[in-house]
Amino acid sequence: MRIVLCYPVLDHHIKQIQAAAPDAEIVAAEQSEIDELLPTADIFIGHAKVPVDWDRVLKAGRLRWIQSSAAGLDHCLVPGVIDSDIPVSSASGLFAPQVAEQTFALLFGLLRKLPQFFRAEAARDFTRLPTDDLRGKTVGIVGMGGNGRMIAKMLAPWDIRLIATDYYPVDKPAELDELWESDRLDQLLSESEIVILTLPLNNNTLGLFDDDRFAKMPDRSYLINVARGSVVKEAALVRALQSGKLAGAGLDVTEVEPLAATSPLWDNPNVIITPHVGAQSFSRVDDSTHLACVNLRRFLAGEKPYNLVDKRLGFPHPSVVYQGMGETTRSDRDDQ
Ligand SMILES: NC(=O)C1=CN([C@@H]2O[C@H](COP(=O)(O)OP(=O)(O)OC[C@H]3O[C@@H](n4cnc5c(N)ncnc54)[C@H](O)[C@@H]3O)[C@@H](O)[C@H]2O)C=CC1
Ligand SMILES: O=C(O)C(=O)CO
Repeated sequence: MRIVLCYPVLDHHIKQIQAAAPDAEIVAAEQSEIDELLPTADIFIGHAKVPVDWDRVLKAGRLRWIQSSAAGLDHCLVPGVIDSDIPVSSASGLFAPQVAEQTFALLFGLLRKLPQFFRAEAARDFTRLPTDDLRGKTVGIVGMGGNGRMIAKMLAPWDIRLIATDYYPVDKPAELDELWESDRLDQLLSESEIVILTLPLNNNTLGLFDDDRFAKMPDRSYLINVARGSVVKEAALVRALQSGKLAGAGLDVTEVEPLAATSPLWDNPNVIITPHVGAQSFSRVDDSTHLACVNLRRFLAGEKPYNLVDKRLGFPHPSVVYQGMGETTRSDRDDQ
């Protein structure tokens, strides 16, 4: 059995994967080698941003399982993979602590006018500006998977109304005032002064946030997108910012990455842009490898991997989401 890895693994990660699959040949591929190596793989463990010639992989007919080291699977769920019988499992929820921190950085940066103050600081300018705060607002989270739930947990101490939608609105977390089905998005938008996007990109969500949706939001509200850029129509977002419908936007993701130098978003003082770093942390590769090893052992034992996705939707049912990250310490994980 051949396992091809394509994410930034170090030697000790390869050793962990070898320990989980002692009889397998483990090949760590560079991105430039992936088109040659992936058609020879039985298992692929790899990252979202790796471009893959899926036609060639499917034609080779060897691949038996894909474990993504990313939570969002829009990169690999091309029609051929969806229609194949290759199971795909995701890293859903694995990066929730970091994505929640990124959300907070964007949100409070906007409310407390940090971009404006950074500009003033560079000019040695001590002028006060009016700032906004969270208290008393309604915050709407769109997507209550791992990321949405962690953000809700971190927002719990504030005196706010917290509402959310989800495709599977089950097990309402205690922090939420309301959890609605995803088809009540318009109601969430009309009631939320702050909207946080934590839903996957798929055929149902591509371009979901257009002019009509922004029009539903209260005037001078805020949008934070830590999901995928393409769930928002960027031209509509620019219009909503220019008209003052939105008081600000915090974007870790954009429709096209990197964001074009010509985008008007760069020059808007009410926009904070970060270059898709929400999941970044020193433990990211450890965490991805931990889940890959847990799932590898299950796969080899003939069990279904955790986070097995419904390929047409691109995310797992809540009942199969891996819950074990908090139960292991870093040193435990090194033994995996
Ligand atoms: N900025 C970054 O660096 C990162 C971005 N992401 C993006 O965030 C997304 C969410 O990540 P996780 O929470 O880890 O994934 P997850 O799979 O745990 O959660 C996704 C949730 O969205 C819900 N959902 C699906 N369609 C929906 C809709 N139309 N409306 C409302 N909810 C809907 C699902 O039921 C599920 O609960 C990923 O798909 C990925 O695209 C994930 C990790 C890092
Ligand atoms: O895990 C994901 O989906 C990410 O976007 C991280 O890069």
